[in-house]
Amino acid sequence: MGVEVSVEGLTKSFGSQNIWRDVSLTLPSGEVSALLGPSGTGKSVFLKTLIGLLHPEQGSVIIDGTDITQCSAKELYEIRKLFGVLFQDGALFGSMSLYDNIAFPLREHTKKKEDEVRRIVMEKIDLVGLAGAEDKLPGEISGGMRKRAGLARALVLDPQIILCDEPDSGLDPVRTAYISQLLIDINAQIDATILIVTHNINIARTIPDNIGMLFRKELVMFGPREQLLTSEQPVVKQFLSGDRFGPIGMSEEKDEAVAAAEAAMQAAGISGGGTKDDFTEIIPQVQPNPGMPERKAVGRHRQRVLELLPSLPANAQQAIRESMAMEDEVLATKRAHEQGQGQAGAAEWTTATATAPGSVAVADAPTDVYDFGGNDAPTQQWETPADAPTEQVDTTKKPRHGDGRS
Ligand SMILES: Nc1ncnc2c1ncn2[C@@H]1O[C@H](COP(=O)(O)OP(=O)(O)OP(=O)(O)O)[C@@H](O)[C@H]1O
Repeated sequence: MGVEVSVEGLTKSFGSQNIWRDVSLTLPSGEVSALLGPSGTGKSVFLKTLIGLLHPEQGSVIIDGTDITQCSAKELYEIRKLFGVLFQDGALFGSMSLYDNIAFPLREHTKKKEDEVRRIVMEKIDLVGLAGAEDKLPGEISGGMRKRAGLARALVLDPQIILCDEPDSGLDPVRTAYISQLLIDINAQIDATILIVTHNINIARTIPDNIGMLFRKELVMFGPREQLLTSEQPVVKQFLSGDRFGPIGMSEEKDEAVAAAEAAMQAAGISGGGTKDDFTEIIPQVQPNPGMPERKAVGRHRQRVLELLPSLPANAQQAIRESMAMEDEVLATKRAHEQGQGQAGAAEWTTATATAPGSVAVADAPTDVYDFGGNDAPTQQWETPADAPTEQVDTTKKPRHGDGRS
């Protein structure tokens, strides 16, 4: 099971520049969490603080019983072995082949023989769809491929905690969906605790169990994904919609005069350019691919959230109940088809879950072999049986109010 990361009262500055203060949150073991926030609010700094690359002035980060802000260098070295980190730019060594980049943590942190290193490296290369590219240098491949090589490297030590800094940056929407799906599949396979830093609203809506947001040097909130998506806080609403009108400005926070000018523009019907999507309408979370185990964290998350429920705002409670009902429906469909109809069921399940934004619409794929195609695509092939149902199951349908568990 993944390891819980407990952050208490964390404050970080560079010289006189305070980045954030008094940040407290817990990344529950095996759950997937996302951290949002405008550019420059210190999300990457937060990630680096969690692995002890940066040192906070105050607060603690407890991992596996050790406060990594206070421990010895030797203890920190050991704790770091629990982590797999995908840095924003992939952070690959430019002079090393992808193979050597991915093998690096194994050679650095273990005494494994080269044939064992090869087995693990090739397994991870295959997992991220880079088979055949292992001899290339980072400079010879696309940004998307570098990202996936960075993820492969993050996975070689079978991490119990995976930190991903903007796994989607530089990727097209389809590759973003694949890498998001990969993270969910990995979570299902190894039950690792995952934190994803992202600006991608589709990822935030469909991948994490929990979401947090940094703004104005503080953690605005951290809780079940439905809590943030239904939040009435202006900064959250503005961030989700991508509107220029609101508390988030181009650089620093807006002053009263700017806010008043914006209010006047809005009153005059001038658009702030944001989407009109209704984020309070919860859409299903992306599920592990067919053939993957069910995510063990789902039950633990549900238990935790049910205990938390009475303390949450009414609209968050409602959204969580609806979300749980949807999840039950989707899982019941999956299990029924897996038991009753074998492979065809798995294909229908794929169709059902793929209709959610952030998923890949397999239903539209050719019915024989679904090949991701392109030299930047995972090489894995997806077989859809000839007798697979073609009709889509509507998982975006909202359950009746009160259907959810309480
Ligand atoms: N090593 C460092 N020394 C000094 N300042 C730093 C250092 N690392 C980051 N900063 C500053 O900390 C602030 C937060 O940076 P960070 O990269 O964490 O933001 P972010 O929220 O991840 O932004 P983005 O979404 O644009 O990636 C920035 O003002 C940055 O200049």
